[in-house]
Amino acid sequence: SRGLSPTVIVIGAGMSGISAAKTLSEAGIKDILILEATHRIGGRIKKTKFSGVFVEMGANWVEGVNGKEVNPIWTMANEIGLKSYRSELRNIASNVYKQSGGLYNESEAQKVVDSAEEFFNFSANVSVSLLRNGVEDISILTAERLRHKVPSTPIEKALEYFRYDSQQGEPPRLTSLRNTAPLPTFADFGDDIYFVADSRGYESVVHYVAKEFLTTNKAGEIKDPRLMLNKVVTEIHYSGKGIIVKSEDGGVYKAEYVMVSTSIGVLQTDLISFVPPLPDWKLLALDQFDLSVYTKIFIKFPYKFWSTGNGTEFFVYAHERRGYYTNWQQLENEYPGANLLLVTLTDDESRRIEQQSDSKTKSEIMEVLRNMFGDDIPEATDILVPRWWSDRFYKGCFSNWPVGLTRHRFNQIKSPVDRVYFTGEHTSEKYFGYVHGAYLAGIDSANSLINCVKKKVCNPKDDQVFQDENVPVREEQRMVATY
Ligand SMILES: Cc1cc2nc3c(=O)[nH]c(=O)nc-3n(C[C@H](O)[C@H](O)[C@H](O)COP(=O)(O)OP(=O)(O)OC[C@H]3O[C@@H](n4cnc5c(N)ncnc54)[C@H](O)[C@@H]3O)c2cc1C
Repeated sequence: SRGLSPTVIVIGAGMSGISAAKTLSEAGIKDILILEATHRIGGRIKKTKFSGVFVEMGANWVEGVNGKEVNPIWTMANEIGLKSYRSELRNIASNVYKQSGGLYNESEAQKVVDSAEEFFNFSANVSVSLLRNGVEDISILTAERLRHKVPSTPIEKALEYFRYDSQQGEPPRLTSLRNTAPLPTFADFGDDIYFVADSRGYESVVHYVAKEFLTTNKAGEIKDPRLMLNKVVTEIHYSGKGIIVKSEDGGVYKAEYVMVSTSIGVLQTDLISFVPPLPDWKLLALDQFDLSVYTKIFIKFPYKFWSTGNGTEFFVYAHERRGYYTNWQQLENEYPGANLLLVTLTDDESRRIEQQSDSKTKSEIMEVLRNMFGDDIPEATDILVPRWWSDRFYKGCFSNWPVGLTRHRFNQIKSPVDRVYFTGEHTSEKYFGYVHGAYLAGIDSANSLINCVKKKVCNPKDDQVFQDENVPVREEQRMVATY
């Protein structure tokens, strides 16, 4: 019966899984079953109600707008009429706070910004020439050393953090220069970024794609037997003959193929057992990519004590401890009268605060704000701390290309293994880490599967060439970071 023995099971209903399923469906492979662990579609694009308004816990910006090509997510956002606001990052020199309070002199801060900009252009040239000359990859930090521009003062560190960690979620010493400078997202789609603030949520772009192939009820909600929510996949059995997928609640589903769209963080854990285990080359590739952690903390106040208006959206706190509540945004434009601030943490700071109480985090934030604005400011009345890293269905936020990971390894991350196909933002070579990366990856992975189903071109040569490499077996006992 339909739904029980589909051609393809898609695991996960985030942007990439939905996009893959839609592509399969449009190619005539309509016998699909989507199994999603949570009670909703959208994955890492997720709105929530906070103090009377809807805010985004996950993806917030459409990144790469107003360039030579049109970002497909921007097209959807416009069709839906999603409310979004262009973010202006260029005035940051007027908004850098000292550790013990007060602003840095603007011309002093501007010198640091200009020097960082000069370094950025230098590093993009180095990156291109590395590629052209077939030289090995280097980190952003190595490029800083080459230029004698390793940040050392609090303001240099803060502005470096604002540029790199706020984009990649990881510090420059970990990030591949070759694969991030220049970033194809901005080179192809334009330098502008638009902050989505709409009560329907950024996730409505995922609904938009889903409604193009799944059936809806009279209220416009998706009601289709091909989408099953609250189905946590725990086992995937695969062989040349087909696929059996098992879920935590005892469900057993058979198919000819499976498309796995969970985050690479999930694939680095043992939530899903593959039977037989994935080959060593695949595990090694999956384990080498990074999933960054990026925490957007929303805080509500009884009234505003910060500046608003042109050029004030972003501000930076330059603490000696790098990444300590560095990146701030005031949301008066997006949420007028709501008195909201957004502060972003990443990496180790994110993991640290995921493991402490929200009231502890709130008191750290109040101390930082008193340093910046003085002792007279009011106490925050509400705080929202998302926990993507601790969540077994995500284990982080967006992928980052670590220094040294070769293109060859990258291809292995997305390569199918027998009848098991892979998609997700981490499989997009150009746009990994972004919503548009997830969307375009879904189309790509579906097209390889379509070639297999329809043209019997399965496991193309590209995917096979590296499979006989001798690589170490994955440690079963994983090292878990403790703080
Ligand atoms: C805090 C944060 C901020 C971000 N900011 C931006 C931004 O501003 N702009 C931007 O472009 N991108 C941003 N991103 C990245 C963007 O959200 C992702 O790249 C994209 O949404 C990933 O889509 P995906 O389909 O690859 O993965 P996911 O959205 O993770 O979808 C995978 C789905 O699989 C499900 N799943 C997991 N395990 C199982 C299982 N065992 N069984 C069944 N289902 C399972 C999950 O619940 C999920 O729904 C951000 C992400 C985060 C978290």
